[in-house]
Amino acid sequence: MTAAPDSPTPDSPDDTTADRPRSGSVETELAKERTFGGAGIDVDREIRVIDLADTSRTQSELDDEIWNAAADIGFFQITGHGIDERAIDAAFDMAERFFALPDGVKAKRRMAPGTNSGWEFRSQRRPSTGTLDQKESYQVTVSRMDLLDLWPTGDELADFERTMRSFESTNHALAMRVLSSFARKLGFDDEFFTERHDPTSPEYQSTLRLLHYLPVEVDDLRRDEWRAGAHTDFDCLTLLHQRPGQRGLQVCPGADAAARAGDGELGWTSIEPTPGTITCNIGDMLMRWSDDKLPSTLHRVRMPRPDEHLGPRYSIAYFAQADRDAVIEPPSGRHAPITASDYLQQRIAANFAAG
Ligand SMILES: O=C(O)CCC(=O)C(=O)O
Ligand SMILES: [Fe+2]
Repeated sequence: MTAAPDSPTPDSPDDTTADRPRSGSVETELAKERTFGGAGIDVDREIRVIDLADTSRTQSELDDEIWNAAADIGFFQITGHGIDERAIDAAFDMAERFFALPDGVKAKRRMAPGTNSGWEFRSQRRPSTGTLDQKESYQVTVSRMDLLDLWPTGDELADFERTMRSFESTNHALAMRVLSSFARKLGFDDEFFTERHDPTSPEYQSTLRLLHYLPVEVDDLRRDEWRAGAHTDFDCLTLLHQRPGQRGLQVCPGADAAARAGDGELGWTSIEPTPGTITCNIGDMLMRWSDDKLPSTLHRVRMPRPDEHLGPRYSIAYFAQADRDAVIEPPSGRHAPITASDYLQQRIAANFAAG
């Protein structure tokens, strides 16, 4: 496995400190992630669907409903979210057109190490599996796009920048609405997370990620490859847009407890792409910030089975990642304080090959 120059060294068998968190480090999350690479078994579980537009509840009832769904499984789905289906379709249409550009054009917007912005092709190696994700992706981090010259020109792809800026901003607004719900339940001000995810700040590092999982041939399907290997997200909250018919997302709630119990394989539950629905999940930053009350749940994208759609799979994720200068400091002191910048750098270093 190729490691980025500043990534933590892999554990050696006699490394007895591997499970102990170092102060201000992400070792707890990494130690967990390295143990979850196996295929596992399929398990049915309810993934709750919450209608944000249902006015029969008070705000505080809605906050409870969101909190309970998140605290149980770490994943839930929302409808009535206010994002126009046409805007979602337009973003997917643009994403497909971006990935169809010649490699030479995409390579001009290549993701530089540690920036989490721009284009990458089969470069993400998950600590859980040690294999490369069978995908390419392009990340829009609005604070860095001009600085790093990452937008395709209008000649290369007309209207791309405008469409993506608008979609990023729509997703940011929705993510802040959901995070405000969590803020109230955690006893923070309504605006606590909104102030720490400020798109006008140079420290903003939330990102919109366009994903293209590569088409496959039946003969190429190998049991030990993944479209996206098992992982937890680094952020506070992820909003995930999927396309009907393009399956593969699976989640494994309570994976660490199941692995500790050591009684057999982990159980994975499929999340079906449903029109009008956005899938939400808690990431590691919010797990820390909530004193581990909200779980950041392990998930992955499996390869299609031989009788399924073998063509490409597209998805779009918005990762609400606290601004670089925000300090993640849970009320109980259970985890040492760490800036969101240090936090993210350590996770990125462990996930991307150097270069
Ligand atoms: O494409 C998907 O359905 C999930 C993507 C994902 O988990 C990620 O990019 O972190
Ligand atoms: Fe993810």
